[in-house]
Amino acid sequence: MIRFNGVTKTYDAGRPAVDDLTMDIDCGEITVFVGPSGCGKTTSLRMINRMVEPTSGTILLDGQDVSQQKASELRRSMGYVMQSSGLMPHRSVIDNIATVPRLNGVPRTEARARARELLDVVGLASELGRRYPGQLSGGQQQRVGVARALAADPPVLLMDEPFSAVDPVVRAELQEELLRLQRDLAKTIVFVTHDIDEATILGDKVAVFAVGGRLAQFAAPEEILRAPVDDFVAGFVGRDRGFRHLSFQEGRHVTVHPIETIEVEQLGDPTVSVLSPWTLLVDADGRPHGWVPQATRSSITTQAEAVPGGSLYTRGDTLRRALDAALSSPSGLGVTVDDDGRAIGVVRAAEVFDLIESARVDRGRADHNTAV
Ligand SMILES: Nc1ncnc2c1ncn2[C@@H]1O[C@H](COP(=O)(O)OP(=O)(O)OP(=O)(O)O)[C@@H](O)[C@H]1O
Repeated sequence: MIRFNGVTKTYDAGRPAVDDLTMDIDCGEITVFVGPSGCGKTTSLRMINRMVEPTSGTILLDGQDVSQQKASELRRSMGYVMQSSGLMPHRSVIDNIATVPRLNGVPRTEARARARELLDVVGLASELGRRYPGQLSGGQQQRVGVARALAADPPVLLMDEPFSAVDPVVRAELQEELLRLQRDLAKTIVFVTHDIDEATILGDKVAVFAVGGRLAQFAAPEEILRAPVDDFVAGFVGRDRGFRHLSFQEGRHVTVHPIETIEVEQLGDPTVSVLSPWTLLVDADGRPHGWVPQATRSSITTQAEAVPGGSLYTRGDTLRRALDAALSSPSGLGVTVDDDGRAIGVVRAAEVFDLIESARVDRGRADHNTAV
Protein backbone atom coordinates (compact mmCIF):
# COMPACT_ATOMS: atom_id res chain seq x y z
CA MET A 1 0.00 0.00 0.00
CA ILE A 2 1.11 3.58 -0.67
CA ARG A 3 0.17 5.98 2.10
CA PHE A 4 0.27 9.76 1.79
CA ASN A 5 0.36 11.21 5.27
CA GLY A 6 -0.30 14.98 5.46
CA VAL A 7 1.88 15.59 2.38
CA THR A 8 2.39 19.17 1.24
CA LYS A 9 4.56 20.42 -1.58
CA THR A 10 5.30 24.09 -2.06
CA TYR A 11 7.66 24.82 -4.94
CA ASP A 12 8.13 28.52 -4.34
CA ALA A 13 7.00 30.65 -1.47
CA GLY A 14 3.51 30.81 -3.03
CA ARG A 15 0.50 28.51 -2.88
CA PRO A 16 1.10 24.82 -2.30
CA ALA A 17 1.07 22.61 -5.40
CA VAL A 18 -0.16 19.79 -3.16
CA ASP A 19 -1.90 20.69 0.07
CA ASP A 20 -1.95 18.36 3.07
CA LEU A 21 -2.64 15.20 1.07
CA THR A 22 -3.66 12.16 3.08
CA MET A 23 -4.78 9.04 1.26
CA ASP A 24 -4.18 5.30 1.03
CA ILE A 25 -3.58 3.68 -2.34
CA ASP A 26 -4.41 -0.01 -2.29
CA CYS A 27 -2.18 -2.71 -3.75
CA GLY A 28 -3.15 -4.41 -6.98
CA GLU A 29 -5.58 -1.67 -8.01
CA ILE A 30 -5.62 1.20 -10.46
CA THR A 31 -5.88 4.52 -8.64
CA VAL A 32 -6.43 7.51 -10.90
CA PHE A 33 -5.48 11.09 -10.04
CA VAL A 34 -7.73 13.40 -12.05
CA GLY A 35 -8.33 17.12 -12.01
CA PRO A 36 -7.85 20.32 -13.97
CA SER A 37 -4.45 21.53 -15.11
CA GLY A 38 -2.09 22.62 -12.35
CA CYS A 39 -3.92 20.95 -9.47
CA GLY A 40 -0.92 18.89 -8.36
CA LYS A 41 -1.53 15.49 -9.94
CA THR A 42 1.94 15.07 -11.43
CA THR A 43 3.61 16.49 -8.33
CA SER A 44 1.75 13.96 -6.17
CA LEU A 45 2.70 11.11 -8.50
CA ARG A 46 6.36 12.10 -8.59
CA MET A 47 6.61 12.30 -4.85
CA ILE A 48 5.93 8.55 -4.72
CA ASN A 49 9.24 7.72 -6.41
CA ARG A 50 11.05 10.81 -5.10
CA MET A 51 11.37 12.58 -8.42
CA VAL A 52 9.93 15.39 -6.29
CA GLU A 53 10.50 15.72 -2.54
CA PRO A 54 7.62 16.77 -0.27
CA THR A 55 7.95 20.01 1.72
CA SER A 56 6.29 18.27 4.67
CA GLY A 57 4.51 15.03 5.47
CA THR A 58 5.52 11.46 4.70
CA ILE A 59 4.87 8.86 2.03
CA LEU A 60 5.01 5.23 3.05
CA LEU A 61 5.45 2.35 0.65
CA ASP A 62 4.46 -0.91 2.30
CA GLY A 63 5.04 0.78 5.66
CA GLN A 64 8.51 2.12 4.76
CA ASP A 65 9.11 5.86 4.55
CA VAL A 66 10.25 6.47 0.95
CA SER A 67 12.47 9.36 2.09
CA GLN A 68 14.63 6.78 3.87
CA GLN A 69 15.21 4.82 0.66
CA LYS A 70 17.81 5.61 -1.95
CA ALA A 71 16.08 7.71 -4.61
CA SER A 72 17.77 5.98 -7.56
CA GLU A 73 16.87 2.51 -6.30
CA LEU A 74 13.34 3.57 -5.49
CA ARG A 75 12.89 4.94 -9.00
CA ARG A 76 14.20 1.78 -10.59
CA SER A 77 11.89 -0.32 -8.45
CA MET A 78 8.82 1.36 -9.96
CA GLY A 79 7.72 1.46 -13.58
CA TYR A 80 7.21 4.97 -14.94
CA VAL A 81 5.30 5.78 -18.10
CA MET A 82 4.80 9.31 -19.32
CA GLN A 83 2.96 11.16 -22.05
CA SER A 84 5.84 11.44 -24.49
CA SER A 85 6.75 7.75 -24.03
CA GLY A 86 10.27 8.97 -23.10
CA LEU A 87 11.97 6.40 -25.31
CA MET A 88 15.61 6.82 -26.24
CA PRO A 89 15.59 7.67 -29.97
CA HIS A 90 18.95 6.10 -30.83
CA ARG A 91 18.22 2.73 -29.29
CA SER A 92 16.15 -0.01 -30.83
CA VAL A 93 12.76 -0.78 -29.34
CA ILE A 94 14.11 -3.98 -27.77
CA ASP A 95 17.00 -2.16 -26.15
CA ASN A 96 14.67 0.55 -24.87
CA ILE A 97 12.53 -2.08 -23.17
CA ALA A 98 15.59 -3.83 -21.76
CA THR A 99 17.00 -0.63 -20.21
CA VAL A 100 16.05 -1.10 -16.56
CA PRO A 101 16.82 -4.82 -16.35
CA ARG A 102 20.25 -4.03 -17.84
CA LEU A 103 20.78 -1.31 -15.20
CA ASN A 104 19.80 -3.91 -12.61
CA GLY A 105 22.57 -6.19 -13.89
CA VAL A 106 20.54 -8.64 -15.97
CA PRO A 107 22.74 -10.03 -18.82
CA ARG A 108 22.01 -8.58 -22.25
CA THR A 109 20.66 -11.75 -23.91
CA GLU A 110 18.33 -12.46 -21.01
CA ALA A 111 17.12 -8.84 -20.88
CA ARG A 112 16.47 -8.87 -24.63
CA ALA A 113 14.63 -12.17 -24.51
CA ARG A 114 12.36 -10.78 -21.80
CA ALA A 115 11.91 -7.59 -23.83
CA ARG A 116 10.71 -9.69 -26.78
CA GLU A 117 8.15 -11.41 -24.57
CA LEU A 118 6.95 -8.03 -23.37
CA LEU A 119 6.38 -6.83 -26.94
CA ASP A 120 3.86 -9.61 -27.22
CA VAL A 121 2.33 -8.79 -23.82
CA VAL A 122 1.59 -5.21 -24.94
CA GLY A 123 0.23 -6.37 -28.30
CA LEU A 124 3.12 -5.46 -30.62
CA ALA A 125 4.52 -7.66 -33.39
CA SER A 126 8.01 -8.98 -32.62
CA GLU A 127 9.54 -7.50 -35.80
CA LEU A 128 8.87 -4.00 -34.40
CA GLY A 129 11.56 -4.73 -31.80
CA ARG A 130 14.31 -3.98 -34.33
CA ARG A 131 12.95 -0.56 -35.21
CA TYR A 132 13.82 2.77 -33.61
CA PRO A 133 11.15 4.70 -31.70
CA GLY A 134 10.85 7.30 -34.48
CA GLN A 135 9.71 4.52 -36.84
CA LEU A 136 6.64 3.73 -34.72
CA SER A 137 3.22 5.36 -34.49
CA GLY A 138 2.32 7.32 -31.36
CA GLY A 139 0.16 4.47 -30.07
CA GLN A 140 2.91 1.91 -30.70
CA GLN A 141 5.41 4.12 -28.86
CA GLN A 142 3.12 4.28 -25.86
CA ARG A 143 2.83 0.49 -25.86
CA VAL A 144 6.63 0.28 -25.88
CA GLY A 145 6.65 2.75 -22.98
CA VAL A 146 4.35 0.41 -21.04
CA ALA A 147 6.50 -2.62 -21.95
CA ARG A 148 9.61 -0.78 -20.75
CA ALA A 149 7.92 0.11 -17.47
CA LEU A 150 6.97 -3.54 -16.98
CA ALA A 151 10.40 -4.93 -17.87
CA ALA A 152 11.76 -5.23 -14.34
CA ASP A 153 8.40 -6.60 -13.19
CA PRO A 154 7.89 -3.82 -10.64
CA PRO A 155 4.96 -4.09 -8.23
CA VAL A 156 4.17 -0.39 -8.72
CA LEU A 157 3.56 1.42 -12.01
CA LEU A 158 3.36 5.21 -12.15
CA MET A 159 1.67 6.48 -15.31
CA ASP A 160 1.55 10.21 -16.08
CA GLU A 161 -0.98 11.00 -18.82
CA PRO A 162 0.42 8.09 -20.85
CA PHE A 163 -2.33 8.06 -23.46
CA SER A 164 -3.09 11.76 -23.90
CA ALA A 165 -0.95 12.32 -27.00
CA VAL A 166 -2.73 9.75 -29.19
CA ASP A 167 -6.00 10.03 -31.08
CA PRO A 168 -9.25 8.95 -29.37
CA VAL A 169 -9.53 5.59 -31.17
CA VAL A 170 -5.99 4.52 -30.30
CA ARG A 171 -6.50 5.89 -26.83
CA ALA A 172 -9.55 3.68 -26.30
CA GLU A 173 -7.52 0.67 -27.52
CA LEU A 174 -4.69 1.46 -25.11
CA GLN A 175 -7.15 1.80 -22.23
CA GLU A 176 -8.68 -1.59 -23.07
CA GLU A 177 -5.21 -3.07 -23.30
CA LEU A 178 -4.18 -1.68 -19.93
CA LEU A 179 -7.30 -3.15 -18.30
CA ARG A 180 -6.60 -6.50 -19.95
CA LEU A 181 -2.97 -6.44 -18.75
CA GLN A 182 -4.02 -5.46 -15.28
CA ARG A 183 -6.41 -8.42 -15.04
CA ASP A 184 -3.35 -10.69 -15.36
CA LEU A 185 -0.68 -8.60 -13.65
CA ALA A 186 -2.57 -6.97 -10.74
CA LYS A 187 0.02 -4.22 -10.32
CA THR A 188 -0.43 -1.23 -8.07
CA ILE A 189 -0.98 1.44 -10.70
CA VAL A 190 -1.19 5.17 -10.06
CA PHE A 191 -2.44 6.85 -13.22
CA VAL A 192 -2.64 10.60 -13.85
CA THR A 193 -5.11 12.07 -16.32
CA HIS A 194 -7.13 15.25 -16.75
CA ASP A 195 -9.87 13.30 -18.53
CA ILE A 196 -12.71 12.22 -16.26
CA ASP A 197 -13.91 9.66 -18.80
CA GLU A 198 -10.51 7.97 -18.80
CA ALA A 199 -10.50 8.12 -15.00
CA THR A 200 -13.84 6.38 -14.65
CA ILE A 201 -13.00 3.76 -17.29
CA LEU A 202 -9.68 2.79 -15.73
CA GLY A 203 -9.89 3.55 -12.05
CA ASP A 204 -10.80 1.14 -9.28
CA LYS A 205 -10.57 4.33 -7.23
CA VAL A 206 -10.50 7.92 -8.46
CA ALA A 207 -8.95 10.86 -6.63
CA VAL A 208 -10.35 14.19 -7.84
CA PHE A 209 -7.94 17.06 -7.18
CA ALA A 210 -8.99 20.71 -7.06
CA VAL A 211 -6.78 23.66 -7.95
CA GLY A 212 -4.50 24.46 -5.04
CA GLY A 213 -3.56 20.80 -4.64
CA ARG A 214 -6.57 19.88 -2.51
CA LEU A 215 -7.96 16.36 -2.66
CA ALA A 216 -11.66 17.01 -3.23
CA GLN A 217 -12.97 13.43 -3.38
CA PHE A 218 -11.45 9.98 -3.29
CA ALA A 219 -13.87 7.17 -4.05
CA ALA A 220 -14.89 4.48 -6.51
CA PRO A 221 -15.71 6.05 -9.91
CA GLU A 222 -19.32 4.98 -9.65
CA GLU A 223 -19.72 6.91 -6.42
CA ILE A 224 -18.03 10.01 -7.81
CA LEU A 225 -20.44 10.03 -10.75
CA ARG A 226 -23.50 9.25 -8.64
CA ALA A 227 -22.72 11.39 -5.60
CA PRO A 228 -20.11 14.11 -6.21
CA VAL A 229 -19.16 15.50 -2.84
CA ASP A 230 -19.35 19.21 -3.73
CA ASP A 231 -20.00 21.67 -6.54
CA PHE A 232 -16.41 21.55 -7.72
CA VAL A 233 -16.48 17.77 -8.24
CA ALA A 234 -19.97 17.92 -9.78
CA GLY A 235 -18.75 20.60 -12.19
CA PHE A 236 -15.57 18.73 -13.04
CA VAL A 237 -17.34 15.44 -13.57
CA GLY A 238 -19.51 17.37 -15.98
CA ARG A 239 -22.89 17.39 -17.59
CA ASP A 240 -22.72 13.83 -18.93
CA ARG A 241 -22.19 12.21 -15.57
CA GLY A 242 -25.67 10.68 -15.55
CA PHE A 243 -24.90 9.02 -18.86
CA ARG A 244 -21.41 7.96 -17.78
CA HIS A 245 -22.83 6.39 -14.68
CA LEU A 246 -24.59 3.88 -16.93
CA SER A 247 -21.13 2.37 -17.47
CA PHE A 248 -21.47 0.89 -14.02
CA GLN A 249 -24.87 -0.67 -14.57
CA GLU A 250 -24.65 -4.10 -16.03
CA GLY A 251 -26.83 -4.98 -18.97
CA ARG A 252 -27.43 -8.64 -18.17
CA HIS A 253 -31.18 -8.10 -18.08
CA VAL A 254 -31.55 -6.21 -21.34
CA THR A 255 -33.87 -8.14 -23.63
CA VAL A 256 -32.26 -9.18 -26.90
CA HIS A 257 -34.91 -9.47 -29.65
CA PRO A 258 -34.49 -11.58 -32.76
CA ILE A 259 -33.85 -9.68 -35.97
CA GLU A 260 -34.28 -10.63 -39.60
CA THR A 261 -30.94 -10.90 -41.39
CA ILE A 262 -29.77 -11.10 -44.96
CA GLU A 263 -26.38 -12.35 -46.05
CA VAL A 264 -24.13 -10.27 -48.25
CA GLU A 265 -24.34 -12.91 -51.04
CA GLN A 266 -28.15 -12.66 -51.04
CA LEU A 267 -28.17 -8.96 -51.89
CA GLY A 268 -29.93 -8.27 -55.16
CA ASP A 269 -31.47 -11.74 -55.23
CA PRO A 270 -35.17 -11.13 -56.07
CA THR A 271 -36.21 -14.51 -54.64
CA VAL A 272 -35.13 -13.54 -51.12
CA SER A 273 -38.09 -11.86 -49.46
CA VAL A 274 -37.62 -9.48 -46.58
CA LEU A 275 -40.52 -8.31 -44.45
CA SER A 276 -39.00 -6.11 -41.72
CA PRO A 277 -38.64 -2.37 -42.20
CA TRP A 278 -34.92 -2.86 -41.40
CA THR A 279 -32.97 -6.01 -42.17
CA LEU A 280 -29.53 -6.57 -40.75
CA LEU A 281 -26.83 -7.32 -43.29
CA VAL A 282 -24.42 -10.03 -42.13
CA ASP A 283 -21.46 -11.86 -43.64
CA ALA A 284 -21.16 -15.63 -43.95
CA ASP A 285 -19.95 -15.80 -40.33
CA GLY A 286 -22.95 -13.84 -39.09
CA ARG A 287 -21.02 -10.63 -38.35
CA PRO A 288 -23.02 -7.43 -38.89
CA HIS A 289 -22.23 -5.14 -41.84
CA GLY A 290 -24.93 -2.45 -41.73
CA TRP A 291 -28.62 -2.23 -42.49
CA VAL A 292 -30.84 -2.76 -45.48
CA PRO A 293 -33.99 -0.60 -45.29
CA GLN A 294 -37.08 -2.22 -46.80
CA ALA A 295 -37.75 0.72 -49.09
CA THR A 296 -34.40 0.40 -50.87
CA ARG A 297 -34.05 -3.33 -50.51
CA SER A 298 -34.28 -4.20 -54.21
CA SER A 299 -31.81 -1.51 -55.27
CA ILE A 300 -29.05 -2.55 -52.88
CA THR A 301 -26.74 -5.03 -54.52
CA THR A 302 -23.45 -4.60 -52.70
CA GLN A 303 -22.36 -4.30 -49.11
CA ALA A 304 -21.09 -0.77 -49.75
CA GLU A 305 -24.64 0.42 -50.57
CA ALA A 306 -26.07 -0.70 -47.23
CA VAL A 307 -26.70 1.88 -44.50
CA PRO A 308 -23.76 1.87 -42.03
CA GLY A 309 -24.66 0.58 -38.59
CA GLY A 310 -24.08 2.14 -35.19
CA SER A 311 -21.99 0.87 -32.30
CA LEU A 312 -22.30 -2.80 -31.40
CA TYR A 313 -23.51 -4.12 -28.07
CA THR A 314 -21.82 -7.26 -26.78
CA ARG A 315 -24.39 -9.26 -24.85
CA GLY A 316 -24.01 -8.66 -21.09
CA ASP A 317 -22.00 -5.45 -21.45
CA THR A 318 -23.11 -2.29 -19.60
CA LEU A 319 -26.33 -0.32 -20.05
CA ARG A 320 -24.27 2.54 -21.46
CA ARG A 321 -23.10 0.34 -24.32
CA ALA A 322 -26.61 -1.03 -24.86
CA LEU A 323 -28.12 2.45 -25.01
CA ASP A 324 -25.38 3.75 -27.25
CA ALA A 325 -25.90 0.85 -29.66
CA ALA A 326 -29.62 1.63 -29.91
CA LEU A 327 -29.22 5.42 -30.14
CA SER A 328 -26.41 5.27 -32.70
CA SER A 329 -28.20 2.80 -34.94
CA PRO A 330 -30.03 4.22 -37.99
CA SER A 331 -32.82 1.71 -37.34
CA GLY A 332 -33.07 2.63 -33.65
CA LEU A 333 -32.29 -1.03 -32.93
CA GLY A 334 -29.00 -1.71 -31.15
CA VAL A 335 -27.21 -4.59 -32.84
CA THR A 336 -26.19 -7.15 -30.27
CA VAL A 337 -23.34 -9.58 -30.84
CA ASP A 338 -21.90 -12.55 -28.97
CA ASP A 339 -18.30 -12.72 -27.78
CA ASP A 340 -17.19 -13.78 -31.26
CA GLY A 341 -18.82 -10.74 -32.87
CA ARG A 342 -21.73 -12.64 -34.44
CA ALA A 343 -25.08 -10.84 -34.52
CA ILE A 344 -27.58 -12.42 -32.14
CA GLY A 345 -30.35 -9.81 -32.14
CA VAL A 346 -31.16 -6.24 -31.20
CA VAL A 347 -31.88 -4.16 -28.11
CA ARG A 348 -34.31 -1.26 -27.86
CA ALA A 349 -33.58 2.07 -26.18
CA ALA A 350 -36.98 2.24 -24.47
CA GLU A 351 -36.36 -1.09 -22.75
CA VAL A 352 -32.92 0.05 -21.62
CA PHE A 353 -34.58 3.15 -20.13
CA ASP A 354 -37.04 0.92 -18.26
CA LEU A 355 -34.11 -0.99 -16.72
CA ILE A 356 -32.37 2.25 -15.78
CA GLU A 357 -35.54 3.45 -14.11
CA SER A 358 -36.11 0.24 -12.16
CA ALA A 359 -32.44 0.20 -11.03
CA ARG A 360 -32.91 3.79 -9.81
CA VAL A 361 -36.03 2.85 -7.86
CA ASP A 362 -34.26 -0.19 -6.34
CA ARG A 363 -31.31 1.98 -5.36
CA GLY A 364 -33.64 4.53 -3.76
CA ARG A 365 -35.29 1.76 -1.75
CA ALA A 366 -31.90 0.37 -0.67
CA ASP A 367 -30.71 3.84 0.39
CA HIS A 368 -33.95 4.33 2.31
CA ASN A 369 -33.57 0.98 4.09
CA THR A 370 -29.95 1.81 5.00
CA ALA A 371 -31.08 5.17 6.35
CA VAL A 372 -33.74 3.57 8.62
N1 LIG B 1 9.32 22.34 -10.94
C1 LIG B 1 8.39 23.23 -10.59
N2 LIG B 1 8.72 24.44 -10.13
C2 LIG B 1 7.79 25.34 -9.76
N3 LIG B 1 6.46 25.12 -9.82
C3 LIG B 1 6.06 23.93 -10.29
C4 LIG B 1 6.99 22.91 -10.70
N4 LIG B 1 6.27 21.82 -11.11
C5 LIG B 1 4.98 22.14 -10.97
N5 LIG B 1 4.83 23.40 -10.47
C6 LIG B 1 3.57 24.07 -10.17
O1 LIG B 1 2.86 23.27 -9.24
C7 LIG B 1 1.48 23.26 -9.54
C8 LIG B 1 1.03 21.81 -9.77
O2 LIG B 1 1.67 21.30 -10.94
P1 LIG B 1 1.47 19.79 -11.43
O3 LIG B 1 2.31 19.63 -12.65
O4 LIG B 1 1.70 18.89 -10.30
O5 LIG B 1 -0.07 19.82 -11.79
P2 LIG B 1 -0.91 18.85 -12.70
O6 LIG B 1 -2.23 18.72 -12.03
O7 LIG B 1 -0.17 17.61 -12.96
O8 LIG B 1 -1.06 19.72 -14.01
P3 LIG B 1 -1.17 19.27 -15.57
O9 LIG B 1 -2.44 18.51 -15.72
O10 LIG B 1 -1.20 20.60 -16.28
O11 LIG B 1 0.06 18.48 -15.87
C9 LIG B 1 1.30 24.13 -10.77
O12 LIG B 1 0.89 25.41 -10.35
C10 LIG B 1 2.68 24.17 -11.38
O13 LIG B 1 2.89 25.38 -12.07
